[in-house]
Amino acid sequence: MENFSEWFHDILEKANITDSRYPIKGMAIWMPYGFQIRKYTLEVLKELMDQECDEVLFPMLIPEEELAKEGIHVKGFEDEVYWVTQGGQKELNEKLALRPTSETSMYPMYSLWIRSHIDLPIKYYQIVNTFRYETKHTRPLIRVREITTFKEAHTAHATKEECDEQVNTFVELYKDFFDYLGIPYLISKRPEWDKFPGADYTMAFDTIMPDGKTLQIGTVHNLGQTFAKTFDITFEDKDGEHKLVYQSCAGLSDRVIAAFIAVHGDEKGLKLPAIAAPDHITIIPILFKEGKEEVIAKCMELKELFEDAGLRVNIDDRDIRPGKKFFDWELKGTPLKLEIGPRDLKNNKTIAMRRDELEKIELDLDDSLLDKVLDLLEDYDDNLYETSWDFLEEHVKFTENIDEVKDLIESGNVVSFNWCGDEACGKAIEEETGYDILGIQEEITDSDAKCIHSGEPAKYVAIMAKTY
Ligand SMILES: Nc1ncnc2c1ncn2[C@@H]1O[C@H](COS(=O)(=O)NC(=O)[C@@H](N)CS)[C@@H](O)[C@H]1O
Ligand SMILES: [Mg+2]
Repeated sequence: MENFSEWFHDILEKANITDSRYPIKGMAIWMPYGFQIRKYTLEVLKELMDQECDEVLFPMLIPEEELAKEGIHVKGFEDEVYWVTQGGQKELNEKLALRPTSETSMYPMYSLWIRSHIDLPIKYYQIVNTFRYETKHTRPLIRVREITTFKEAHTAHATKEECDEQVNTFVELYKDFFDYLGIPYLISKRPEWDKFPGADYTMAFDTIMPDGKTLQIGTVHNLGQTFAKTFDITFEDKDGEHKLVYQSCAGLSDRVIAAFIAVHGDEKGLKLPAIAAPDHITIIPILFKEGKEEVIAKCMELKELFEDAGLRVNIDDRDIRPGKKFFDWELKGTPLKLEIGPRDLKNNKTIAMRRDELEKIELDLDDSLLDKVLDLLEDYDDNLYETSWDFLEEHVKFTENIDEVKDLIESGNVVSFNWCGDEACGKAIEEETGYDILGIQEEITDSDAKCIHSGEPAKYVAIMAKTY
C-alpha cells in the first residue's frame, strides 16, 4: 500500500465501482458493482436512521435570499455554491442555488411547521445529492463536486438539554453505523476555527486511511439557536411564551464508501465485509469436457442452498481459465470462494477460500456445509473488524515534544498531544507543523500536564494529522 492513492484510483476502475471519466470535474458515475456496495451500505444506514428520524425529500434548488440569510453559514459556503440563473431562454428573476447542504432549504419550512411545543421535536433526514464547487484537489468518493450520497439529518427541539442529547444520540448512531461496516474511527470535537459554519460545535469522525492521512467520514453539529434566530423558528411553550428552538444536524457522504473500500483493501484488491459485499460467496466451477453438466448442476444446487439461507451468491461460469476467475475474485473482494471440479464432486468435497486468509479449506458437501460456510463468513468479518481497528490504534502516537510531530505524521501516524486549548496557540501549532488539529478528545484533569506548544497548563488531549 505504499502508493495508496494509486491503489485507490485503480481499484475504483478495475472493480467497476465508479467511472470518473464523466466530462465534469469532480463528478462520476456509480458503476454496477459500486452501486451495489452503495446500496447495501445505505440499507444499513437507513435501518439505523429510521429508528431515530423520519425520512423526507426536499427540493434541490434554494432561493438566493434563503441561502444568504445566515451570515456565517453563507460565508462558509459562498465559494462553493453552484447557481442556476436561467430557465430555458429566460433569465431567472432570482438566482437559485444547488444545495451544498440543506439547512437553508429546510429551515424556512421548519419555521412554517413549528408553532407549538407539541410540534416538537422535528427529526427529519434525507439522502440526496448535494453540490460543492470544491476548489481543492478533487478525488473520487473523497472530495467530489457532486456529493451523490449525502445523508443529512436536521432536528429541532424545545430545550437545549434535549438538543445536546440528540447530538450524543447521533454520535452513538454513527458509532453503530461505522461498527457495522468495520470502519475504525477517532471522534473529536473540531476546534472553533474548523467547525461547521453556523454551528456552536462540531463532533467529527475521522478514520485513518492506509497512507496515514485522515478522512473526515461524518460530522454531527450542535447548531444551538443560531439558525432559529435567522429563520425565526419559534414555538409557543406550555407557559404560553414564544421561544426559539434548539437545533442539531448530522451529515455523512460518499466518503463512507471510500473508507469502507480503503480500510479493508489489500494489494490484491477489495476485501469487503459481508454486510455490504455485493456477493457473500462466489462459486467457481472447474469445467472440463466430461462431467461439466454434473459440476454446473451441483453449483446451482449450492447457490440455492445458500440463497435460501439469505446469502448473496454468484456462480462464475464464464468459459475462461480458472486462474483468471481466481484473480477476479480476489480483485472484487467477495468474502468467500468455493471451487468445485469433477474430482471434488467424486470426493463429495469443495475447496473453500476466505478472501482474508487465502488458504484452501476442504469442506464436505454434506449437510454440515451451510453452517461451516456461515462460520467462515463470521470469522472473516471478525478478522476484518479487528485488523482495521488494530491499524488505527497502531497509528495514533502520543508525544509531548513538538519536534517529533513531523516524523510521526510523515511516517503515517496521527499525533495525540496535550493542548492548552487557546485558539492562537492552536493556530500556531498548525502553522508551525503544517498539519491540522483534528480536535479535542478529552479534558485533562491532572494539572501538571503542559501544552505541547505554549507550555501552559494543558486542558485537553487533542489529535492532529495530515488530512484529505
Ligand atoms: N466535497 C466533498 N466530497 C465528499 N464528501 C464530503 C465533501 N464535503 C463534505 N463531505 C462529507 O460530508 C459530511 C457533512 O458535511 S458537513 O459540511 O461537514 N456538514 C453538513 O453539511 C451538515 N449540514 C450535516 S447535515 C462531512 O463530514 C464530510 O464527510
Ligand atoms: Mg468543504
